[in-house]
Amino acid sequence: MLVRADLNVPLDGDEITDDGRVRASLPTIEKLTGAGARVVVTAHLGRPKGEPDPRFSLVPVARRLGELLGAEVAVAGDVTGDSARSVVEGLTDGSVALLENVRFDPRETSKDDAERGAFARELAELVGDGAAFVSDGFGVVHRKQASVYDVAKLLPGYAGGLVLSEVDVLRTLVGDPRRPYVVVLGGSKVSDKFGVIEALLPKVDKLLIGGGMAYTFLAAQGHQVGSSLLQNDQLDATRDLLAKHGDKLVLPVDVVVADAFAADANTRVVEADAIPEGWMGLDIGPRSVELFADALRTAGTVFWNGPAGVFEFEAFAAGTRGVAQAIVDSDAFSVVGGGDSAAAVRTLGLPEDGFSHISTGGGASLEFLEGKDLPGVAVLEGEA
Ligand SMILES: Nc1ncnc2c1ncn2[C@@H]1O[C@H](COP(=O)(O)OP(=O)(O)OP(=O)(O)O)[C@@H](O)[C@H]1O
Ligand SMILES: O=C(O)[C@H](O)COP(=O)(O)O
Repeated sequence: MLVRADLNVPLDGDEITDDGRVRASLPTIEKLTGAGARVVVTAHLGRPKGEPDPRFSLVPVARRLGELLGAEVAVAGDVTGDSARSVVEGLTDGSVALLENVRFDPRETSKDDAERGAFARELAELVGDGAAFVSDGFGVVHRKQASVYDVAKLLPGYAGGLVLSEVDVLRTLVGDPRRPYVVVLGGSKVSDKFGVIEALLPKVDKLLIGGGMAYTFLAAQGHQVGSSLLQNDQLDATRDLLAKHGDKLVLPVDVVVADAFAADANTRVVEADAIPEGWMGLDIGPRSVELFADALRTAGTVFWNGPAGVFEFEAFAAGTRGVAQAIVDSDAFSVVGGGDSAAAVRTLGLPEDGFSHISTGGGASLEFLEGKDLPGVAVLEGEA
């Protein structure tokens, strides 16, 4: 049985700082091993450049998965090579193996259908005739990638319990969300999420923009943003969005700037239109937190993806903590989605039960809310 999981967890060296996605993968794996299946798990970690890179190895994840399952997880040293073949051959009924990071092979994320197809065929051949594919990595179902999409065309493909339950909850936000419907976006995958903003704006009452995303908006308003994250190729599109939907968009009014991307950098709080040359915005400031909290306090529905700042460093965690606390304090139906956003909730010590649902998917949830077909779901034949 081939299982695609999303085990893309935050790491500090080879220490997992939040194992939420590993935990979320357990029920499906345990259901399969309980039924005596030999389970081969595939997953990615980070965005390596299509070749093996020890910084993105899944070895620490295999260790954690084994601890949580209470059973050894054999880990292959490659994705579909000799090591993978021998690890899969060594599996006994009810045991689990994890292949190395699928993104160590450039064909996983190739735009070329034939290349992805060839890689998917190698994955399918590893598990052999008669095996099935269970898609359980909700966080990655928006990616048309070999281990998510193409492999489901070669093996009978089923949605795992995690994918089904995530889709169930998110569906309630697409149908008829209780209003006001407020979406908070942040994080660092700025280029990925611009399209989403455009698609979501007509559906929401307010869109609050923090994190690395904010600086392209501030720049589009004509402000200097120093060395903050900036998506130059989106400036014109962002200007159009501001012109069309300025009434719904809420941007930071102040930011915490730093002279380096480091935990011990020098920091200052400045007005959003006064970021000094050479400094970078790494968090929203206290007045912005208040502004965001005002919108969140009265919301009927909240969806939040992407930390408001670099919360991994305490100096830039206040914005994310403030946004999260405001959501917890509201009476809204609230969903937080994304690897780092969910990790932020836990590592900043917020009560998980203060949110109606913590989703494992960030980009995946956003694309679902946008109303897009998720390739990794659309390609499946049924439920596992
Ligand atoms: N101003 C900023 N500049 C640079 N990085 C930022 C900034 N604000 C937040 N970040 C970083 O964004 C990262 C998370 O972004 P990301 O878009 O991956 O969110 P996510 O919740 O993991 O969603 P997904 O599941 O789609 O990946 C964090 O590691 C955080 O440090
Ligand atoms: O962290 C995520 O959102 C998922 O694991 C997908 O990762 P990706 O954005 O690198 O495809």
